Amino acid sequence: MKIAVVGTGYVGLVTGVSLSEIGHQVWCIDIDTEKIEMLKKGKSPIYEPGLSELMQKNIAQNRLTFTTKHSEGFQGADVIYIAVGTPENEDGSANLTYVEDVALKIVELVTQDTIVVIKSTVPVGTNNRIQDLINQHKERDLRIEIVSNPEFLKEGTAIYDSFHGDRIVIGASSKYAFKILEEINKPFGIPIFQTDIRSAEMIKYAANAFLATKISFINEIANICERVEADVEEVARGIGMDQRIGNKFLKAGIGYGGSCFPKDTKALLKIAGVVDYDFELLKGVIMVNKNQQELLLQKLNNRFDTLKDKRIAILGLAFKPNTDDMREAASIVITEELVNQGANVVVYDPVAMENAKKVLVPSIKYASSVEEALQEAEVALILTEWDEIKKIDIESFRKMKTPIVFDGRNCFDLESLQKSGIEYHSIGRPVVKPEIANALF
Ligand SMILES: NC(=O)c1ccc[n+]([C@@H]2O[C@H](COP(=O)([O-])OP(=O)(O)OC[C@H]3O[C@@H](n4cnc5c(N)ncnc54)[C@H](O)[C@@H]3O)[C@@H](O)[C@H]2O)c1
Ligand SMILES: O=c1ccn([C@@H]2O[C@H](COP(=O)(O)OP(=O)(O)O[C@H]3O[C@H](CO)[C@@H](O)[C@H](O)[C@H]3O)[C@@H](O)[C@H]2O)c(=O)[nH]1
Repeated sequence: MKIAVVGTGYVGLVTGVSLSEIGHQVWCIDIDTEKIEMLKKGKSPIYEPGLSELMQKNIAQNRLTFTTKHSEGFQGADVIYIAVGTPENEDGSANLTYVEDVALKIVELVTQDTIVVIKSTVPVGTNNRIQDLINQHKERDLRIEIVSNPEFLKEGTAIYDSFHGDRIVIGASSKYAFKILEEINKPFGIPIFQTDIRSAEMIKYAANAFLATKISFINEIANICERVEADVEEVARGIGMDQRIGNKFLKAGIGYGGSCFPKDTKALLKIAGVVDYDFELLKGVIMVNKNQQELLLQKLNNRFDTLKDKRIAILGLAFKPNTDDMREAASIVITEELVNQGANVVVYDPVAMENAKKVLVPSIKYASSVEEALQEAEVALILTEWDEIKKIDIESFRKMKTPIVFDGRNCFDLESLQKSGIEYHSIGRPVVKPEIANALF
C-alpha cells in the first residue's frame, strides 16, 4: 500500500518508519526543508533510541522516502496520515491550523480516492469538521474519508511502543475505512479497537488525563509521606500490587512535562468548558503538577537563607530520560528561578543540551560531564533520571564543595546513602542528613 505521512515530528517520523518496516511504501512529507534534507541522509532530527537504525534500513530498502512536496507524496497514495502539531493556543485550546492546512492541501492535490487518517491529537468533533472542510472544498468527484487513529507512543520508547503497544484505536464511520485500516495495521500484531470517530478522539484525551491524574495523585501522596515520615516508593509498590490500581505511572517526582500531558490536559479542560462542564478533578491535577514542578525550589528556599552566589549543579534537563525533548521540562522553570535568585547555575544532560540552549535562560553554564558540573558545586539538583545519572558513584557527590543533593526523581535508594556523608533530599521520602543517617535505619 502506498502511504503518505504528513509531518515528520515525533509522531510522523515514528509512524512513517514503523509503517515502512511492516512492508508499506511510505512517503514522509514536511514543510521544513532542513529536516527533510537531514532525513534524506538517514539522520534523525530527534534523539530516539532505535529510530535512526530502522529509518536507514527502510530507506536502503526503498520503502521509505522523504520529500517537501505534498504532490509527490500524495500521488497515488491509498492512505494519507496527518501527523502535524496541534500546539496549545494562548487560552489552552488546541491549535488546529496545521491540520486544516494539510486538509486543504489534500483537497487541492489528491486525484484518487483516499482515506485520510488523523494521528494528531485533536479535540472531539475535529475529524468531522475536517471531513466537512474537505467535502466543501473538493472539486473532483472523489471519495475522501476521514479516520481517527490517535497515537499513544511515549518519547524515549517510541519505536518499542509502535511494535508492542497495548492497542490501536481506530475511529471510523464506514466498514470500508475500518477494513483498510485493519489491513494496514495487521502486521503490528497489536489488538485493534474499533469505535466511532468522536469516541476515538476522546479516548486520546481521556488516556492522557488519566495518566496525568495518576502522577499528580502519587505526587500528593508523596508530599503527605514527607510530612508523616512514610516512604512514597514503598507506598507506590504496596498500592501498585492491587491489580485494580496497577504498578505503572506511580513514580513520584517533580511532576509531568513533555509535549503532551501539559497541553492535552489543558485542551481537555477547554473541551469540557465548551459543553459547560467544569472538570474539577482535572483542574486539580494541573494545579498539583505546577506546584510539583516548583517543589525543589521550595525545598531549597526552606533549607538555605539565600541562594545568591551559590553554585548549583543541575543534572538532567530533558522532560524525561532517553529523549532530547525539552518541551515543558521542569528544568525550564527551575533554572529560571534559580538565576532570578542570583545562583550560579551549571547544568549537564547527556543529550538534551543543544535543545536546552534554545529554551533555558542564557546566563547558565553548560558542563560536559557530571563530574565537571559537580566541581565546586554547593548543591546538586537531579531533574531527569537518565541511567548515567542513576549510576553516579556516590564518591562524585562527596567531592562537591558541600555534598548536598536534592533529587527530584528519587534516583538513589536511601540505604545506599546511609553513612555516605551526603545530605540527601528526595521526593516523598525521609531526608538523609549526615549526622542522623544512621538513626533512620
Ligand atoms: N510527541 C509525542 O510523543 C506525541 C505522542 C502522541 C501524540 N502526539 C500528537 O501528535 C501530533 C504531532 O506531534 P509531534 O510531537 O510529532 O509534533 P511536532 O510539532 O514535533 O512536529 C510536527 C511536524 O509537522 C510539520 N508540519 C506542519 N505543517 C505541515 C504541513 N502543512 N505539511 C507538512 N508538514 C507540516 C512541522 O514542520 C513539524 O516537523 C500532535 O497533535 C501531538 O499532540 C504527540
Ligand atoms: O510515573 C510517572 C510517569 C511519568 N512521569 C512524568 O510524566 C511525563 C510524561 O512521561 P511519559 O508519559 O513517559 O512520556 P510522553 O512521551 O510524554 O508520553 C505521554 O504522552 C504521549 C503524547 O500524547 C502519549 O502518546 C503517551 O501515551 C503518554 O505516556 C514525564 O515528565 C515523566 O517524567 C512521572 O512523573 N511519573
